Amino acid sequence: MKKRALVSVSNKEGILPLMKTLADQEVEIISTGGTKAIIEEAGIPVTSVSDVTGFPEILDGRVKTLHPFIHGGLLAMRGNDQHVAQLEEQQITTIDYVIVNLYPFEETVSKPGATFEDAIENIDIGGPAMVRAAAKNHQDIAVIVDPNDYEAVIEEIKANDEVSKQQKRKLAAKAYRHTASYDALIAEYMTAQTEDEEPESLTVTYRRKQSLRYGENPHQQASFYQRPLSNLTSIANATQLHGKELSYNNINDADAALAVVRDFQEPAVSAIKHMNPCGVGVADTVSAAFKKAYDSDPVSIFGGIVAANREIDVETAQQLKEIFLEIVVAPSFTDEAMAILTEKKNIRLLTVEFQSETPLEQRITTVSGGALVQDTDTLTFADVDVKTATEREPSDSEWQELKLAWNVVKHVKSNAIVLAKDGQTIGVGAGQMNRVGSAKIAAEQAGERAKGSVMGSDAFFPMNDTVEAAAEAGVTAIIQPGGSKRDQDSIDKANELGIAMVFTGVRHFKH
Ligand SMILES: NC(=O)c1ncn([C@@H]2O[C@H](COP(=O)(O)O)[C@@H](O)[C@H]2O)c1NC=O
Repeated sequence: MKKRALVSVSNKEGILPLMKTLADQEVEIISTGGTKAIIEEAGIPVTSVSDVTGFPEILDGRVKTLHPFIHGGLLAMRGNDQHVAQLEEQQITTIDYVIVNLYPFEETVSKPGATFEDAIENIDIGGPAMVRAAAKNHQDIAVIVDPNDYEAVIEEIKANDEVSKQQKRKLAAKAYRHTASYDALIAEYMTAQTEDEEPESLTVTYRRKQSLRYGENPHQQASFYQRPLSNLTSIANATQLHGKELSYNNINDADAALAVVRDFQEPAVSAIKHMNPCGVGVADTVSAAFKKAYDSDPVSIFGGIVAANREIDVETAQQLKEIFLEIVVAPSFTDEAMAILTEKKNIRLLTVEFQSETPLEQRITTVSGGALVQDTDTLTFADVDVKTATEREPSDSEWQELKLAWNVVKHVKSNAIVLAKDGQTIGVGAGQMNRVGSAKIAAEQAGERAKGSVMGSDAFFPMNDTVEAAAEAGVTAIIQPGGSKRDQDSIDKANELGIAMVFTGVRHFKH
């Protein structure tokens, strides 16, 4: 029996060579309006779906292929005598190839000014129905949803007159990924419209952005996926201008570096090592901010990831060039800065569009067998109502440093302590199992510089020992959430030691 191909594509790219191959194999091509026109124009014989169904396309294309003459031909099992008999009785003919891709929902809703009605009209119904039916019946049907697969299918048809069983199964799995991902995007869009805050199932979809050479370690396989509808200031939306391809650890670190500088309005530079800030500087210019970030910890920044929230200029580029850095990510680089930095073959240079507002994004982390979902911690110093708990108010300059310490400590793994002075971090205690341990690490790193510095803590002090450690190091002011049953002990100790201490009422755990 003559084979038949059902073709209905919104993305018509690359379709003609496949049509030609099928026609050369004497496969009958049946197609919907716009697709048929293109095939016809190329001089390839094609039958209209309406001629097969005996029914016109109606409702502005909402109903074209939704017909038993199509779906019977897709779903009948060739090895099932009853199915075959029923098809004969109804004069339905089987279909062997389905080449379909769907209405451009993602492109439509990504366009500025897209309306809800535009979105609704771009929800494909007939396409997914055909794709799912063909994929279910993949033992007899090759279903091709991705133009990138046309070439391989053409080769196979030319070589063997048909698509192998193994290939059909792979194509079917891809077809279900395609429709699942398509529906996940629609669900995401619709859920956002309805403000359903805690959906009963999590149906996000990600698209592969990059295959990675390996994961956190060379023996772990890894890939980088991107949320299709996300326009956040994020590493997933970054553009790489120069350097080797990003690694798994690079991506995580660059994400952490960007998160820090996003929280500052003034020029800020962060340097990250293993997901923790090792140096952060704020100043009037990006080059001064980088100098401060560098001076924070000139040892740890070696091999680090640097992010800036302003354009990288010549002056900054000259400083960046002097040290070994894995990545520099910024909103842009001047041409002169690019010329300087690209002299280094391996440094990765990335740009990211800084959005004026950071939309609230949900963060998903996995645990074995499950996922945890929470809002991003977007609160910064500017969002909290800070109250002085001690007799002494911080001085103006102490307030400046407290703000810096608070905005940075949020990005340090708990238990987190940050010492800051002169617009830069000077000591970072990260990831310790007790708070006073983190305080001691931060103070030790700061050394003599700790004298006259301020301290930020991501969570409250359970005892007054951290205040003691702070005073011993020479800290003069502290910012912390407060809220411990024993806050009064810490307040008394701070008063006794002449330290000004303020409470934010907000905790910034980062695990
Ligand atoms: N309603 C239907 O019966 C139907 N059948 C196929 N489509 C879609 O129509 C598009 C192709 O249309 P055209 O060939 O007219 O350009 C494809 O993306 C296909 O998925 C349909 N449209 C969507 O719902």
